[in-house]
Amino acid sequence: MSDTADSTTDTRNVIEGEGGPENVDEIDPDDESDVERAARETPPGRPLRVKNLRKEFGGLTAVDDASFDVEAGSLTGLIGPNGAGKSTTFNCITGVHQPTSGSVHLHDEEITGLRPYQIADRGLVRTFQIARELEEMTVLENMMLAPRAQRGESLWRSVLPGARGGVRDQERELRERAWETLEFFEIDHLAEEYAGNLSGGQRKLLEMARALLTDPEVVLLDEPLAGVNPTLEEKLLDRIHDLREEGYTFLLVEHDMDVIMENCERVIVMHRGRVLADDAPAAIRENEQVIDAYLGANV
Ligand SMILES: Nc1ncnc2c1ncn2[C@@H]1O[C@H](COP(=O)(O)OP(=O)(O)OP(=O)(O)O)[C@@H](O)[C@H]1O
Repeated sequence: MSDTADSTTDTRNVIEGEGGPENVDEIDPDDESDVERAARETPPGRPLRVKNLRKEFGGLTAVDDASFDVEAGSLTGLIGPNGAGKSTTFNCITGVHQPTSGSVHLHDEEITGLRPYQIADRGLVRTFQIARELEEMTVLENMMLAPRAQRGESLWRSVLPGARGGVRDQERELRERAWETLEFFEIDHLAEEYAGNLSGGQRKLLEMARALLTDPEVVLLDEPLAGVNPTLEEKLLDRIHDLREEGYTFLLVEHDMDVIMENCERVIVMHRGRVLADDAPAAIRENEQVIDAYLGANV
């Protein structure tokens, strides 16, 4: 987990008085500067905020004034019929597309218009399908390629005199973390296997392991369960819940409605580029506009 998320919990405990006596004692109520400082450092609890997002492709408006936010440590679903604008929204959030207008914030920082690697450096990533070129590399090699910022740094360091040891250390650390992450997703036994030989479900696990290797705070999952058999599906969902309990935040696009309704505490529904509803699963199930949107669409 990132340092940010760790400090999130600590600071929130201080503010709400839920932390240990040590934390509470740290604030002197008569000392306004202490209280103010704690309040300023307290994240709003919603690390990702999308505001009035719009994306046009020529004459087509794929995302139309969409606004929503995602709560820290949550698993939030983003659903909608085919062509509703979910993937385009993901692409705008992660810097793959430049939005036509609107903004995306990660905590207090506006990340609209940044490149995907810059956004990943700040702690927000999405899963990417394993590209064809990467299929000819082993699972472990795929993992070693994942954290771009660290690799860039190690390349830079390698040109500095006397820095060779540092590079080796960094590479060893990266390799260890790669192994740990593969173990966490229970695909470490496939480390030397070519990615192209993995089953659909194993690929999904690798995609997620790659994303997690960058130590993100917010993870966008685009149909992580597509083509995954029920056993692996359960494993993947368990892993997501484990990570969530550690404070990771997930936004999930998934076509399987049962998965969304059973696993997400909140569901955002898009239709024709707009946010049609944003509510708890039970309320979404009953929402007539949502029912109409799905009935009238080829889901
Ligand atoms: N690069 C692009 N160029 C032109 N039109 C695009 C592009 N990407 C998406 N679109 C269009 O934008 C609209 C929204 O597409 P998007 O892929 O975001 O929907 P989606 O909700 O993810 O759909 P699905 O569930 O089918 O994946 C669609 O009409 C689609 O054809």
